[in-house]
Amino acid sequence: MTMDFATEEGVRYAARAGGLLATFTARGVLAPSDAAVARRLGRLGREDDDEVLLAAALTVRALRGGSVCLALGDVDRVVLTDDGTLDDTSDLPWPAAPAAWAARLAASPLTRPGGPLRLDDRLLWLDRYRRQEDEVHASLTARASAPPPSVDPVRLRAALDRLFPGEDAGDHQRLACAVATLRWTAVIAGGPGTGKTTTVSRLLAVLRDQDPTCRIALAAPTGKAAARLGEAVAAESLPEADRARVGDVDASTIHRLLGSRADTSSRFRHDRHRRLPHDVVIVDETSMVSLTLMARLLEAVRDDARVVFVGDPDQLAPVEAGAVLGDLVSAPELGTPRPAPDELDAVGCTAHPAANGVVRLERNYRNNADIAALALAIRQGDADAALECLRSAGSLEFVESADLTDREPAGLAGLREEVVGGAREVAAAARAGDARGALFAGEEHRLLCAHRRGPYGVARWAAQVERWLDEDGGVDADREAGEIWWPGRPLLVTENDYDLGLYNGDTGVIVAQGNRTVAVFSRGDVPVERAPALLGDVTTVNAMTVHRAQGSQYTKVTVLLPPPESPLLTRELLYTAVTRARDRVRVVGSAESVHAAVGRPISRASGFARHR
Ligand SMILES: Nc1ncnc2c1ncn2[C@@H]1O[C@H](COP(=O)(O)OP(=O)(O)OP(=O)(O)O)[C@@H](O)[C@H]1O
Repeated sequence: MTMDFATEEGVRYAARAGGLLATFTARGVLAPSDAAVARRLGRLGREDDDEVLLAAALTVRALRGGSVCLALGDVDRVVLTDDGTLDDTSDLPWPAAPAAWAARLAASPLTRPGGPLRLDDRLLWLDRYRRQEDEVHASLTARASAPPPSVDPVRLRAALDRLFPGEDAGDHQRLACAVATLRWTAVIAGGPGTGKTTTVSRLLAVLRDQDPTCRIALAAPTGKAAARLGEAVAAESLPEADRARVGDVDASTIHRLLGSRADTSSRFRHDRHRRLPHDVVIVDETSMVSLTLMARLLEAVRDDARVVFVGDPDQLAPVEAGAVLGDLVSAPELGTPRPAPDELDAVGCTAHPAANGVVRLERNYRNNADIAALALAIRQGDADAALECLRSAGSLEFVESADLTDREPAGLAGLREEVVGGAREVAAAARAGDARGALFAGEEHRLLCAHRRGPYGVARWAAQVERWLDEDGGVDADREAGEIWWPGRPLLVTENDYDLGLYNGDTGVIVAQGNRTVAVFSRGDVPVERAPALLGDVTTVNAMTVHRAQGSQYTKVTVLLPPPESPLLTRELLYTAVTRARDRVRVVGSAESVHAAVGRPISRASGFARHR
């Protein structure tokens, strides 16, 4: 159907629809684009009921917030305004009762079969996302009900014994390898440093031991994650014969694996009609995979190919809608039938998956114990335990007194010293042409914020760091002289550049090289160098959002918490922030903010919950 905004009828519909949409847009509940989509749907579907159009616009808003659908009974009325302050919009004319709102939607032409909206109980979807959810559900259920892959248990047991020497039979890494071999679908879940990548490397050896010719794809949602996965798998030390079996395995982005098409960004060369040739597809950082991408991936994988999802379900979910990993972990029917105890016994595993195909790796091999205890308390929703950890000193520091809205907040001397000292070290190494030293020093400490703008946001704190550096004076003369590519300038790449091999989220630093400068970025042991003039979208990074820091770790992290009312302050955000640190964490904020965060698991509405 084509749309004609210019017809009299179109104008009339738009004017009639103006009321609530205009009011809610004026207060910042809706973005103008949310309202525009709703108006367009109204015009096309001959619907002018204000409350129906408001629901449609809020569904579009929910997608921007990561939810696949709108829960009519649970719409967040607190809005984060452009200047970073919070506005409770309960005084707006919100539809009074969810039941009555749902009834109006049920009667609307927009929710009829073939219409653009889908209502199911009190959940409202844009039809496209509901279809994607149904596709993912159908694909996972079909994979779960098919007869499992044929496996040689004697070989499997021998391979597990070889690859997990000295581990007891209850070890969960071993179990994860077993389940991923014995079933078509498996989930390997775990926090940072629990050995997910190590397990994947060994799984490759196990699978190639079962079938030396099996074709394996390693994929991740971002270029940066794919590059890191490829490096980590290549570097893993395996018994010689297993290393030879694994050979070279390339990791790519999921987009590249599926084959991007020039004509569309939402479809790929590989789909249900032209399946991927691989026998095994292993997806890392699955927490960052959106519903849309998951639907495209699952339709492209052959029914008789194994799929292994690896990731941390407690982390922040992708920016796009859908948190399929979290849904997979909490809605067991989506998984795969748990291998029977005797099937696992036969391959020498005494542990069993927690729920269907999900194996959770619990033991942390990298982070320090205080951080691991804090992360666990947060994950378990125990705010008092989290506060107790924070106040028990050790590797954790809790700065409760600072008023972050002050121009020069008290209590931040430690942070100031850290960032100024760190910048000095980076600059010293950079001026001496020591690329690795400068990169290393730059990864020592990271300042993380929940917000981008406002008193608690990245913009303000990046400026604050600049001011501290200016006041310090000793960091870098070139910087003061207005040189753009001054040695020691910390860089953040904000767009993928496949030609340069740089990915959104990569961090680097400018380093002196003779009488010129180069930009260097971490890549395994040998940093990559690029000419600054070739760099596309990069910024100086003095502070970062927690979202941005996903997938990276630093020696020390400082987290600035917004006030308790901030809708961005969630359990996943705090968990993700503190687990970015390997050795030390400093949390700046109030006990109320910690309570609010821990007590507020992200409410991302998705229809998978219906299957729980
Ligand atoms: N079973 C094990 N025994 C001893 N060390 C291990 C074991 N498994 C992993 N490690 C070590 O722990 C560290 C973290 O492992 P790995 O990188 O595989 O974790 P990860 O879960 O993939 O972490 P991230 O999510 O941060 O990528 C590595 O140095 C690895 O060598």
